[in-house]
Amino acid sequence: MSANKSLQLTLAIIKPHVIKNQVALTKIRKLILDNEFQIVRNERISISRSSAESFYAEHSQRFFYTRLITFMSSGPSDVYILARRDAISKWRELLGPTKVYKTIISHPESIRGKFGISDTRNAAHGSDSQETAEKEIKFFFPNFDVKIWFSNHEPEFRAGNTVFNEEIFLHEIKE
Ligand SMILES: Nc1ncnc2c1ncn2[C@@H]1O[C@H](COP(=O)(O)OP(=O)(O)OP(=O)(O)O)[C@@H](O)[C@H]1O
Repeated sequence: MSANKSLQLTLAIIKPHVIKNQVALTKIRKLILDNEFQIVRNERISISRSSAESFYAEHSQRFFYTRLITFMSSGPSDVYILARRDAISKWRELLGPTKVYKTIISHPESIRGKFGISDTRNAAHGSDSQETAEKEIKFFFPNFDVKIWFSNHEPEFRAGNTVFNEEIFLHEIKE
């Protein structure tokens, strides 16, 4: 793989049941770092019912919709913008398949395999395409400009000219 290949951004959500479990959250954060993701933005937010409804609007006719909205607005979530080469597919690979009851058997080492507790409470979210990632980043970080990040900051992140701030779980460009 070319060292010059551009990084990609993805939007990750660590869902409410994980935030209530410090041990699980710490292990997931370690997996993020061990898999060479850099954390570009990091916010802990309580997603409102109406935000959850619009974020998951495409599922509004599905049988699990009400339970999904109730869960996603049940407490704080961590929302991260992650950078890496092939961030979207790598993060989804690390997550494992959506449905936890099967994933526990088929992908026991994945995040959902290890930390999911039901098909709804499946531990974490990841954008499924570049277009979705941009929309989702805008949804949670309206002041973050993807174009500006790519022109001004991506080269620094790609070159590893960043320092990891453990206290706030964030990579920052070296002064
Ligand atoms: N069959 C199901 N039963 C219960 N909840 C489900 C089911 N399918 C999906 N969900 C919930 O809805 C969310 C969105 O489902 P989607 O099909 O978009 O999966 P995904 O893209 O893997 O998940 P996410 O969007 O959270 O990354 C899932 O993450 C899960 O919380």
